[in-house]
Amino acid sequence: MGTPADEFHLFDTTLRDGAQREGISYSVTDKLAVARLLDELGVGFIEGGWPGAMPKDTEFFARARTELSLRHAQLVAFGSTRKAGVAVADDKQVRALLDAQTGTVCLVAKSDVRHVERALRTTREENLAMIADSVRFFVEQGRRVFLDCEHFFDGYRYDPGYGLSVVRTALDAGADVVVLCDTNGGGLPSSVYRTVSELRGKLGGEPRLGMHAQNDTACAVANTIAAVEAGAMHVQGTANGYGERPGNADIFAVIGNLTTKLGRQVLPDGCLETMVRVSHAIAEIANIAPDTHQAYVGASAFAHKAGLHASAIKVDPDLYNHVDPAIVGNDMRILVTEMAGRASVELKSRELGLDLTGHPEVLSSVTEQVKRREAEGWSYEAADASFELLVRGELDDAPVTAFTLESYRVIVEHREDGAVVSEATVKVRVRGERVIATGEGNGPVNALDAALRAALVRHYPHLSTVDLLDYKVRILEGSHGTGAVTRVLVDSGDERRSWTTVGVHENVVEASWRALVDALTYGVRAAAPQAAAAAR
Ligand SMILES: CC(=O)SCCNC(=O)CCNC(=O)[C@H](O)C(C)(C)COP(=O)(O)OP(=O)(O)OC[C@H]1O[C@@H](n2cnc3c(N)ncnc32)[C@H](O)[C@@H]1OP(=O)(O)O
Ligand SMILES: CC(=O)C(=O)O
Repeated sequence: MGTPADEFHLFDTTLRDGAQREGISYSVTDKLAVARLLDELGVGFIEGGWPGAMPKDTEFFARARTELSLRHAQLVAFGSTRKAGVAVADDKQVRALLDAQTGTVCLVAKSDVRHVERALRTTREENLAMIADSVRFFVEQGRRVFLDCEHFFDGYRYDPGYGLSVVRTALDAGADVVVLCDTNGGGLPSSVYRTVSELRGKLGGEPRLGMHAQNDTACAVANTIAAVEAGAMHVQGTANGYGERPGNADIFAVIGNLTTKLGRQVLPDGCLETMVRVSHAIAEIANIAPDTHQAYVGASAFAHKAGLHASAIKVDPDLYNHVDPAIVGNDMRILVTEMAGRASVELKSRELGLDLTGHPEVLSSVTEQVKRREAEGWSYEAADASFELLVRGELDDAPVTAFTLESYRVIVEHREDGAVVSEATVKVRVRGERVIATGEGNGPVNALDAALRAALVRHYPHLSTVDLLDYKVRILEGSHGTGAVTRVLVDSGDERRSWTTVGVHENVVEASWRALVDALTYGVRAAAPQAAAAAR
C-alpha cells in the first residue's frame, strides 16, 4: 500500500512550528536532513518553514527542489493570508510563498475576532475577505491550500458565529482542509471533542477539518486524538513535541496512539518501526538530549523497574506493556535495582545472555546483594556491566577478575608553573606474574587507568582498544549515622560496543578504582572470555 495521505493527513511541522522552540536553530542543511528523516518516517506532509519571512527558509525551499527527493511526503510552505488593505497579488509575503513552488501551501488566518480587531487592527469583514482572497489566489495558481485557523478554540468560545464564518469562508474559497488551532494550548480533550463535533454538525456533510494542538496544558496529544475521534481527518504535530513554549503535539505519540489504539494506519507499511530511530536522529540534529521517558520512543518507555512487574513479564511481556515495543522500533528493558525481585534478576540476566534457569540460589543471592549494595549507595540500573560481573561471580562460570591487586598508589602534584599532574603506580598479579606499572594523567583516575592498562595490556592486548569514555561522580548523603559516600559511574568502549560500570566508597579514588577494575575486567571478558578463563 502507498501513503495513506489522501484518506488521512499526517502533517508534520517540526521544521516550522517545531523550530519555534527556544534553543533550536537549524541550518538549511539541518532542515534538509530533518526533512529526509520525516520522509523515512512516512508522514504525508512536511511543513518546511515560512519562505519570505526568514532567508534560511527561502533557501530551504530553493535547495529542496534539487536536493530533496521525497518518497512519501509532500513539502508544504507556510505563510499568512494577505495583509489588511493590500491586494493579494501585491502582498510581498504571498509572493514569496508562491515562489517557494510547493504543491501545497498552509496559510495562517485569524479566527478569533478579538485578534482580528486588536492584533490585526482591522474589521471582521476585511479578515474574511483576506482569507477568501488568499485561498482563492493560491487555488487559482494550482496550489492545494490548508488553512490554519489561529486561536480557533478560544475564538469559538468567545464568538462561535465568527469562528464558524471563518471556517465556511475558507472552505467556500477552496481550502482543502481547515485546521482548527489551539494556539494558546489551553484546551482539554473534552472541550476539543465537543467543539469539533458541534462545528461538524453546523457545517453539515463531511467537512475536511484538521487539528493543531499546542501543549500548554500537557494535553496536546490527547487533544489531537479527541479531535480525530470527533471527525478530524488531518493532524499536525512535531517530532518529539518540539515547539513554542511547552511545545506541540508529539507526532510520535500521535502516530502511536492512532495506530495502536484507534486502529488507523496513518503511515505506509513498514514505517512504524522507524519511530525510535527517527526521533533520536532528529533530537541529535536539534542538539537536544532525547527525553528518555518520552512515550513510545524514549529509552525508558518500556523499561521495568518494579519486581512485581518483572515477575508478571516473565510469564508474558504483554501483561505489563501497552504495546509490543518492537512495533515502534523500541526494546523492553528490565532494570535491576533495590526494587528488583528474583524475576527481575532472571530477566535482566537473560537480556545479558546469562541463563539462570536451574540456579535458584544464584537468583536469591544476586537479588539479596543488589538490595544490600543499593542501600550502601551502589546503583546497577545504569551499570549493566558491573551487574553482569556480579552474576558471573555468583555463577562462577568464568573468572570475574583478570588480575589480582597487590596495591595501588596515586599522587597528585601541583607544580610551580600551575600545572597539575597525577601519577599512579599499580602492583598486580596477572597469570601468575607480578607486574608493576606506572601511568600519568591529568587526574588521578586517568593516571590509575593508564597504569592498570599498562600492567595488563601485554596479557590482554585487546585493552589497547578500550577507551574510558565518560566518568560521572555523585556524592551521596550518608544515612543512619554513616558518612557520605561517593558513587562513580565509568563508561568505557571498544570499537564494537560500550559499557558502564559502577564503584562506591567513602574515598573518591577508591570508588573510581572499583568502577575502573570492573570496566577493564569487562573489557577483557568481552574480547575473549576464553582468555579470561585462562587467567584463573
Ligand atoms: C501561531 C503561529 O505560530 S503562526 C507562525 C508565527 N511564526 C513567526 O512569526 C515566525 C516568522 N515571523 C517573522 O519572521 C516575522 O514576524 C514576519 C516576517 C512574518 C513579519 O515581520 P514584520 O513585517 O516585521 O511584522 P511583525 O512581526 O512585527 O508583525 C506581524 C504583522 O503581520 C500581521 N499579521 C499577523 N497575522 C496575520 C495574518 N494571519 N494575516 C495577515 N497578516 C497578519 C500583523 O498584523 C502585523 O502587521 P503590521 O506589520 O502591519 O502591524
Ligand atoms: C498555526 C499555529 O502554529 C498555531 O496556531 O499555533
